[in-house]
Amino acid sequence: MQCLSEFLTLHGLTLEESPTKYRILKTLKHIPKGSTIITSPSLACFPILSMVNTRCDNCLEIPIESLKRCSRCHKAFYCNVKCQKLAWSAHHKILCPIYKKEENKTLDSDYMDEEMLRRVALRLDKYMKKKSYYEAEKISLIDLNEKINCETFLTLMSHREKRTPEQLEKFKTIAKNVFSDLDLQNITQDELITYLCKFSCNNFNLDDSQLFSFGEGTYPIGSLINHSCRPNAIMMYSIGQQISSGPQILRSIENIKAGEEITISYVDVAMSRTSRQKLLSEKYFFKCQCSRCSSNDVSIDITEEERKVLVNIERLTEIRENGEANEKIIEDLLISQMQQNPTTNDSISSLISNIIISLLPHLAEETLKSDYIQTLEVLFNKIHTTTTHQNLFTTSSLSSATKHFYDRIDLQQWRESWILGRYILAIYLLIYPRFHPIIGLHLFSLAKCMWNDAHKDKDKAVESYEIIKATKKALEITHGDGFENRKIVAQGILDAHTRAK
Ligand SMILES: C[S@@+](CC[C@H](N)C(=O)[O-])C[C@H]1O[C@@H](n2cnc3c(N)ncnc32)[C@H](O)[C@@H]1O
Repeated sequence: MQCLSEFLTLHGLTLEESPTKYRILKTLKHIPKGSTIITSPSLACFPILSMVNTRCDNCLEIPIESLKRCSRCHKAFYCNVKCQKLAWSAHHKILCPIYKKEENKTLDSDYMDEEMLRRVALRLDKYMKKKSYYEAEKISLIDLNEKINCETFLTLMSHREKRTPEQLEKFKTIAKNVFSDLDLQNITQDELITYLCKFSCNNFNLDDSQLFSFGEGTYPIGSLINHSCRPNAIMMYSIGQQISSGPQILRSIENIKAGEEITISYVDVAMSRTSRQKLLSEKYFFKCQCSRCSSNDVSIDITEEERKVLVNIERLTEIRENGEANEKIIEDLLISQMQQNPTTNDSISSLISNIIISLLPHLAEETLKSDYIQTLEVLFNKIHTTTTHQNLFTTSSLSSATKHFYDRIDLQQWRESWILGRYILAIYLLIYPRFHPIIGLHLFSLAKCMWNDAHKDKDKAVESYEIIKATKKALEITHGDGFENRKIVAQGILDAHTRAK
C-alpha cells in the first residue's frame, strides 16, 4: 500500500515482508532510547467497562468537573459539549438509539467486542463509501491519515482459519447483531466476523501513565509491530486530546540500530517462558523465537518464580561488557553475607539491598552500562549454587512483597516500605527490560518512601538522591520529558541534593 509505506518512510520506518511473521517493521535510522518513534491515532477506542462512568467516551480523559451524560440514551458520558459533538458525528448519532433500546443489556466482554465492532464498522463503511474521493491525488492531511488508518486495518492478520468452532460461533452471533443494528452499505456480515478475529490478535489494552488499564483500542499502525519477550519499544497513550481520541505513542526503551526490527511485548515479560508461549500461541498463533525463548539454558526442575529469574539471566549473559571489577566486589559481598548468616532470607534481602545501593548511581548516570545486570546474574547464580534449598521467592514472592510495600506506604511506615521497595526493585531490574515503565514508577514510589524517612540519616539522604535521579532518567525514557510528576521529581532532586551534602 503506497500511502502507508510513504507515511512510514516519513517517520524513518519501513515494512518488510517476512516468511514467518508476515511483515516486520524496521527502522531506517538509529533511534536513541527514550525517543518517540511514531504517534498514531485510533480507529476506535473507548473506556473499559469499569471506567464508563468515570472517563469521557470521546477523549477518555477524567475531567476535573463531573462528566455529562447523554440525555437521550443515558449511557454515554462526555467531558463537555465539544467531545459530545465529536462523538455524535463519529458514531453516537447512530449508536444512541441502539443504546437506548438495549438499556437492560448486561455489559460483559462480548459487549466490548460488539461495541468495538460497531464503531470500527461505521468508520470503515463511511470510508469505503467515499473511496473514490480518497483515491484522488490531492486530499487533506486528515483524510490521508484516515485512508492510511482504514487501509492498514484491512491488511491486518486475522488468523480466522485457525479459530475454534466455538470462537467463530461467538463471533458470528456478535457480527449478526451488529449487522442488523447498523445499516452498513459496503461491509458484509461475513467481513464483520473477520474484523472480530482481527481485534482479538491486534487490539490494545490502554494503560495510563501509572500503568492502570483504562481503555481498549484499535490502532492499525501500532498493530504492525511484532512481539518480542525482550522488546526494544513500548506503547504509551496520550489522552485528553479531544480531536483524536487517545493517540498511541511508540517509544524506544533501547537504542535501536538502523535496520533493526522494532518490537513490543504482547504479554507481561515477567511471565515465565511457558506461560508466555502458551498465551502467544493461543491468542496470537505463533511460537516465539526471540532470544529469551530460544535459549535453552533454563533448567526444568525449578519453581515458577525461580524461572522468572533464570529466563532473565539468559539475557544477562548476552550483554556482558566490562564490569569484571564490579562483579568481583559483589561476589565478595555475597560470600561474606552468606558466611555471616547462611540460611535466613534476611541475609539475602539485605544483600540485595546492598547491591541496589551500589548500583543505583550507575542506573542514574548510565555509567557501566550493563553492570547491574551482570551483578545480579552473578548474585543469583551464586544463590542457586550455594543455597540449594533456599528459594528467594517462595517466602516473599514479588506480588506479596508489592502488596506489603503499598500497605506500608498507606500506614506511613517509611522505613519498612523502602526496605521492601528496594527488594522489589532488585527483582524488577532482573525481570523487566531496564527501561520498562514499571521501573521508573517503582523508583518514584521508592524515592518518596526514602525521602520521608531520610530526615536525620545522611546515608539515607544520599541514597534518596540517587534514587530520585534514577527516577528522572527512567521516566524521561519511558514517559517522555513531559512525564507526570516531573516537577515533584525535579524539586526532589534539588532537596535531596541539599540534604545529602
Ligand atoms: C499485531 S500483529 C503484528 C504484525 C503482523 N506481523 C503483520 O504483518 O500484520 C500480530 C501477529 O503477527 C505475528 N507475529 C507477531 N510477532 C511475532 C513473532 N515474534 N514471531 C512470529 N510471528 C509474530 C503473529 O501472527 C501475530 O498474530
